[in-house]
Amino acid sequence: MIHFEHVSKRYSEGHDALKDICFTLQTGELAFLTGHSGAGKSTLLKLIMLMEQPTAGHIQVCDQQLTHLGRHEIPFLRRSIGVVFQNHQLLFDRTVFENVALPLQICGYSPQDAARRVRAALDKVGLLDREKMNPLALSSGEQQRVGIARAIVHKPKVLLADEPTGNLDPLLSEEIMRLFEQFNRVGTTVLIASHDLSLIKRMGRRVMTLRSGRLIADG
Ligand SMILES: Nc1ncnc2c1ncn2[C@@H]1O[C@H](COP(=O)(O)OP(=O)(O)OP(=O)(O)O)[C@@H](O)[C@H]1O
Repeated sequence: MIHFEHVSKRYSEGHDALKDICFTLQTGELAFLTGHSGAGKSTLLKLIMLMEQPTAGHIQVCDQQLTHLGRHEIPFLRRSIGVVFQNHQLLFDRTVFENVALPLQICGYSPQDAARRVRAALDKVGLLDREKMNPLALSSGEQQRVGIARAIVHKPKVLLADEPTGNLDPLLSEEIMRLFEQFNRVGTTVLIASHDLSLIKRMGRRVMTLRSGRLIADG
């Protein structure tokens, strides 16, 4: 599903954020990416979602070589990926429903189809009764669940999360992780960047560790 072959990333300022990274994440796997601040976790996720380009090496996502993608193919690949951010990036001038519906509007779903999918996504994260509310009126754990509903509303094959529990207490963090497990159980491939080592340990899954841009452990 995700394959990195000798991938390096040097930012234009000359900083090597990733050095010679090799790994394969199989379809249906759930894995964690960890490492110190600045180790390269966000950069690795950005390469997968095509927000950055590698300086060297090859990346394959959903059977597509990213370096060979034509410009018109990029939106199609992005549709097979859902992304959850630490600060959820919700729009506070819209309701919960409208926030979750955004990716579907961009993809051109009909309003009826979109509404059905939004409610299914909100149901999965336990927020069906909050659809008319402004996200500002929700707790931070609930806001993160809205962010997750928005990330999975188009049923992506791959779900990426960048520090999804960074602002949450241990109990809420565990709840969010259980949600990721739930999506993984129905076949979604999940990669979560986190520096919460105790939480990662409790999950008992594959852990990839970055140090100064190098993958120093994987297992
Ligand atoms: N757009 C950019 N331009 C230049 N350097 C960058 C850019 N983005 C990240 N970097 C640098 O690349 C390195 C890796 O950063 P990255 O954000 O991937 O690390 P991280 O492990 O996600 O860190 P954190 O846990 O603090 O978010 C850092 O030294 C960072 O300063």
